[in-house]
Amino acid sequence: MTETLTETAAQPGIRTGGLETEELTVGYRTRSRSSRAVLSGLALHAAPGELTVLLGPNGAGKSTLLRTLCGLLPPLEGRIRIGGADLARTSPAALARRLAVVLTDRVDAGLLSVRELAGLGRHPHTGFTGRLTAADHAAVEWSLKAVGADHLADRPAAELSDGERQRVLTARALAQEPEVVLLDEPTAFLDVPSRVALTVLLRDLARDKGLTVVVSTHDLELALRVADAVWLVDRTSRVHAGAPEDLIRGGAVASAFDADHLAFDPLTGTFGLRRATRAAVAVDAPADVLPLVERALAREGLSVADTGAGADARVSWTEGNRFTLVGPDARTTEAHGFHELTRTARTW
Ligand SMILES: Nc1ncnc2c1ncn2[C@@H]1O[C@H](COP(=O)(O)OP(=O)(O)OP(=O)(O)O)[C@@H](O)[C@H]1O
Repeated sequence: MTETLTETAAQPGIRTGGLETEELTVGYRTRSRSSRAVLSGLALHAAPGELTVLLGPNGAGKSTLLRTLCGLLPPLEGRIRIGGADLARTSPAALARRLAVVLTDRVDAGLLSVRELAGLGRHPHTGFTGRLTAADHAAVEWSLKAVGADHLADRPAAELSDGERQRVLTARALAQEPEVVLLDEPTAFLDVPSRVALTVLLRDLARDKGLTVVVSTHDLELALRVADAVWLVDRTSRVHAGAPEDLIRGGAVASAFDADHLAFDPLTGTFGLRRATRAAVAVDAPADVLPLVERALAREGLSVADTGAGADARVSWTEGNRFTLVGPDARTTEAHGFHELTRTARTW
């Protein structure tokens, strides 16, 4: 399942370059000069023009891989190429023009304003004086606007909320105008609409500007919807690479994340609570209400019967979320609203 560089390069519509690894092993060297490999033998390719999402359970090695890909952690073995250049032989200055990184570490913004903090992204492009040109200022303004942080531009960066700071650090990376952007959990502190907006923005930037974007996240369902490619670290430290649908069909998503109370549904691409059902209920409700009734009943350990036959109880919906319930003991009760419905169903 793992892609190799040559296979990917041969695919139509996929440009070469981007970020490639060759027999890469990432991990930590211990004091006794031995080493602890976290992920081994990685032959991965994140292509220009695509959003690649790195998924895996806690402790799987996502941050370790990202830190190695950006040169902060030396590889235990193997090679990394960025835009075709060997990372080990690229000078820090040249690397900074090619690669931007947003990690989860706290950033001490000192007395900088948001605009000045984002402006630090221009550093690799400014000359000896470090003075920003009109083009540099335009890049900073564009990046702040792109992440929805332009209204914060004059605020002291030290006063930002976690979510606001996350956006501004993303803006700083975009202002750098790199070929490759690596982001470790950029949506971690964002509210749901902002998570979707930032993920879609990163995908669109990849497409429109030919950027190579690699993002680690725990937003599984969103990632599986939006990402062009996924690197999925499973519980045995194998890395599966492919389109989200490849990994869903191959069972890699379910095997990485299914747990006692959680099951991945490959048909919908979503996770649901795993519950034993204790009875089946016939439900009479319109198509736009039925899924909500099903959801509410599932919480009470009840499944919706496909046909009325064989059902232990019956629920009928009428306008205004009024329900008529016939329980397993054939008693009829009325419920007003979903809360009364579930409280009654709990007694069945
Ligand atoms: N500095 C370090 N020295 C030694 N081992 C480390 C170090 N940092 C992390 N590890 C170990 O490496 C493994 C991978 O950790 P990593 O932080 O890369 O996982 P992750 O997938 O990013 O996890 P999470 O989703 O919880 O952020 C873990 O077992 C962790 O304990």
